[in-house]
Amino acid sequence: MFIGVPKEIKNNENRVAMTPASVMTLVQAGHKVVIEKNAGLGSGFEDEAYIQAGAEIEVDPVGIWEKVDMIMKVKEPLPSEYVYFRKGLILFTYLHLAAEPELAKALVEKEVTAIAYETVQVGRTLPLLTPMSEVAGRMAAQIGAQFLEKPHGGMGILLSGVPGVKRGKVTVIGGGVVGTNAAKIAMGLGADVTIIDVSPERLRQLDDLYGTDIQTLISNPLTIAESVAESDLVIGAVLIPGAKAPKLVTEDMIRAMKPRSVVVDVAIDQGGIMETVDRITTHDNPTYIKHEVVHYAVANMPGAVPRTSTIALTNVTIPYALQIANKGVKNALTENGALELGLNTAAGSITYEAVAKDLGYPFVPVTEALAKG
Ligand SMILES: NC(=O)C1=CN([C@@H]2O[C@H](COP(=O)(O)OP(=O)(O)OC[C@H]3O[C@@H](n4cnc5c(N)ncnc54)[C@H](O)[C@@H]3O)[C@@H](O)[C@H]2O)C=CC1
Ligand SMILES: CC(=O)C(=O)O
Repeated sequence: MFIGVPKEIKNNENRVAMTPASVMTLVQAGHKVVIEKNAGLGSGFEDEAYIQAGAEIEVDPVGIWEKVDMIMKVKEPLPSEYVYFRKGLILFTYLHLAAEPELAKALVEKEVTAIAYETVQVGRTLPLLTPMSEVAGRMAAQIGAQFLEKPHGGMGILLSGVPGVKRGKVTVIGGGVVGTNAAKIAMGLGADVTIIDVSPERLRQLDDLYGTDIQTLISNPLTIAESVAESDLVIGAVLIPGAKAPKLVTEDMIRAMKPRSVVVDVAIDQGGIMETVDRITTHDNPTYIKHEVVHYAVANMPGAVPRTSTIALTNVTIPYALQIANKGVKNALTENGALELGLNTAAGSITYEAVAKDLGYPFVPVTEALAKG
């Protein structure tokens, strides 16, 4: 199979979909890889290293999109890239379609076979989302701490406190991968941490892990309202796979927070869990103030630590890319139920139920769509 890797064009997105080691794996298996010139630079990988590994380098992104069987990316294509979509193209990347109706429409209209990293599922885990959730969760606590500082717009508190002065309070809503990693770093910073989740089983696991060092609470509007009102930093980390994030933190709850407290809505890539998160922010301009609360809503947080993130991401994506390349996309999807769950669009249909429901499309099961295409 011929696989292409364009340079990422989202604001401050320095990750890349393949490392030179990834190229070597695919080339040694008999496949061809083309990388856009300088695509790896932001992650510290020079073109020369890709050439040594067996890749071609192409200056023009158009050339890449037009000649390959499969495009691998990190972030969802931006509108300027929709013109490259065509029937038969395989796209393997993060998509977050429930929050991207225009992208979904373009993929459906052009009959692209689009596999979303974030919905590939093994049992109850999302193996291609996990490493980036680990990164974003850890970043969320340190970013929150930074924006609580006065020069960054915050109320001017140190999460650890000091002897004789109270610690800061952090509430993490959603106790999965992002939530657990955020809590771990917030605890390390010395904060008083509460984790709220809808799953009693998950809260038990967290209690076994951290004991009395954290407070666990079941998720309902009352526990969320009380905990948010008392917090200096609130981190949004809820996910219902594929679906638009539920708005669990209402505008009134944000109004009840202390002036210049901070919210970091990591779930923004699925639309965000806070009603007052009405826009996606960028690494260039990451925060805005609403009801006197500092809001952070960057949808590509791991893009700021690209060296760590690119290696962590490609560690998990390349084995799946190899299956697609070796077997062809239809066989790879049919033979691997985890990958099949990653398919979001094919043959002009939406093939992931939660996405179809949220965007108002008919849901077409994968087998039916593949039989058409
Ligand atoms: N902004 C960014 O740069 C990044 C964003 N993310 C996003 O972060 C979000 C969380 O991802 P993960 O932690 O990997 O998901 P996960 O599936 O590991 O965890 C989600 C948790 O939310 C809980 N949950 C579901 N409904 C709830 C409710 N009503 N109240 C409280 N908890 C509830 C689940 O029980 C689960 O424990 C996703 O939207 C993901 O795409 C991930 C990486 C980077
Ligand atoms: C998960 C995701 O969207 C990201 O890492 O940017």
